[in-house]
Amino acid sequence: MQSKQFDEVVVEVKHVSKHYKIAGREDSVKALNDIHLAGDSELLPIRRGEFVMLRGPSGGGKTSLLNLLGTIDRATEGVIELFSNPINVDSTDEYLAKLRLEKIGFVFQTFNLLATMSAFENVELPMIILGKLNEKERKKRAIELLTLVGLQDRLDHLPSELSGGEQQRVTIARALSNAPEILLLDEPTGDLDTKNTVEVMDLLLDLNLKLKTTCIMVTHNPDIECYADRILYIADGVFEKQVFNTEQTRLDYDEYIAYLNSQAGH
Ligand SMILES: Nc1ncnc2c1ncn2[C@@H]1O[C@H](COP(=O)(O)OP(=O)(O)OP(=O)(O)O)[C@@H](O)[C@H]1O
Repeated sequence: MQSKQFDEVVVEVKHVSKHYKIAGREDSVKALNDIHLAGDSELLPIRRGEFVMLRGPSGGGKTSLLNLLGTIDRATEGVIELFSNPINVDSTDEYLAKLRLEKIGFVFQTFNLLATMSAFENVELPMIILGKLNEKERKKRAIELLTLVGLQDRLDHLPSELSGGEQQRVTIARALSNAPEILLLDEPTGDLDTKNTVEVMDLLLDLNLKLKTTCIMVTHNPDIECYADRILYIADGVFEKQVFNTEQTRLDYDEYIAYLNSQAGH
């Protein structure tokens, strides 16, 4: 695989802290403490096309950071810059909602598909909300995206009529519907078996390489670190270290199963 070229900076994190107030208590939970990913630090900002994984112990602050990057939550201190636009306590809800709809795709562990809508309708919905495409264009794009994730034969299936891996593929197609710049993924393979984990990771890597979509993914699974360009380890609300992969590689399903079986024997 050729070494990747990254384009402009899309995410900077400048001295960000996140503290949660607990009702009825004086002290607060310090989930993130002065974290910094920027041009002036060893921990570099995230550039377009980069695939970054967030790893570390439970409670370390991974989801808190992902929520700040997704503008679902706001930092207590410091500034997140997305596409050179500062996101802080002064950003209006309206501005953030538009930014999310146009530029950020979300994929969660639990698939969060609308149960009464088909795969096709789930993928079409964000395009209807954004309102940029007409009906014919939306239908064409929804079919293209479901084809891209290998579900061209499942357009009319309800989520309950799809396997876990297929549902996660629909979620990924839905997250891509408005052509986001960034895909934020919170344990997307957490509920999947080994086969579907490999398939979903292969799909994400294909999308990352083909569409140059920046991927920022929380995972507890060390075996899939090979798919990332960079792994950031977070513990106790700070970055412990970063590791770069010289190239992104895929897991071979048969070899991975053999490896898991050998580990289970010990
Ligand atoms: N809404 C909240 N209110 C209060 N405390 C919170 C809230 N969300 C998270 N926390 C606390 O902040 C800290 C960081 O949590 P966070 O979910 O970011 O960690 P994590 O690394 O994603 O953990 P996990 O791997 O278990 O998902 C934890 O101590 C958690 O209990």
